[in-house]
Amino acid sequence: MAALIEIERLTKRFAGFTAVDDVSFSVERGEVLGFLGPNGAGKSTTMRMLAGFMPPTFGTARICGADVVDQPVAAKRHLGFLPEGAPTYPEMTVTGFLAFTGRIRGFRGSELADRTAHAMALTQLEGVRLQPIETLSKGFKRRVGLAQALLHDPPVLVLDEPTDGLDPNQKHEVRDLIRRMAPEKAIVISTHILEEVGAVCTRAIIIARGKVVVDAPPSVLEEQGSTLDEVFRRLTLGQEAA
Ligand SMILES: Nc1ncnc2c1ncn2[C@@H]1O[C@H](COP(=O)(O)OP(=O)(O)OP(=O)(O)O)[C@@H](O)[C@H]1O
Repeated sequence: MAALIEIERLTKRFAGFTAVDDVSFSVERGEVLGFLGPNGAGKSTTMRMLAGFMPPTFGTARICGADVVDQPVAAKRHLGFLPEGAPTYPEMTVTGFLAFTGRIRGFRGSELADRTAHAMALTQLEGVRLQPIETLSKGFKRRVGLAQALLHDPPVLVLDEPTDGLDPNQKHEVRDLIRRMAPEKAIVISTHILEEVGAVCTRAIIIARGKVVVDAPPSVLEEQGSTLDEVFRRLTLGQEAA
């Protein structure tokens, strides 16, 4: 069976500057791929292209076999995407926003109510359900973003820094949630927290200057006595010097 995520030769140029350079990888069901790299390496740009939110200059991305450019609705049906930053529509309440995204996904009536309640329970948002998103703290805003990504229980999750801004307890909860969902899904998370990779990821890709410099399970990267931190510094500082 084909991988749930297939990226081939994905490239993005901005006015002569290449932010993502010929990136290819695929992710199978059951894999949690940690997407690592220094600031500006091209992680968010890759994730935005994979999620169909930014057209590539070159190359293709497919989600459950659907090309994100040619078959955007089919691709998005199978995708939950947590972008960087806070959810849009800051004036909506948490429950209003989640019901709105659920309706866009085609849910109505009791199914919409059940899915909204379940997404809030998974991300522990019940206590702020009637609060406008703009009045929430950074960590709660991230959790609203995560809740909308999970609402339709998609087989593919693309999560841009899912634990950014969360307190240690919430980081723990979200990592636990990712681990619980992992067997049924293909998940890509970007993170700057290297311990997170060991905690939840079955595989790690490090990119630097838009190029993949390593693609291996964390345990393999940590062989020969190197910590992931040392591997990251060696590979990415080497790239910067080049
Ligand atoms: N819309 C845009 N126009 C021009 N340049 C852009 C645009 N979006 C991103 N870039 C540039 O592309 C490069 C990659 O950015 P990107 O946000 O993908 O990096 P990142 O790896 O996610 O970084 P960080 O870890 O800081 O979030 C950066 O140099 C950034 O300035």
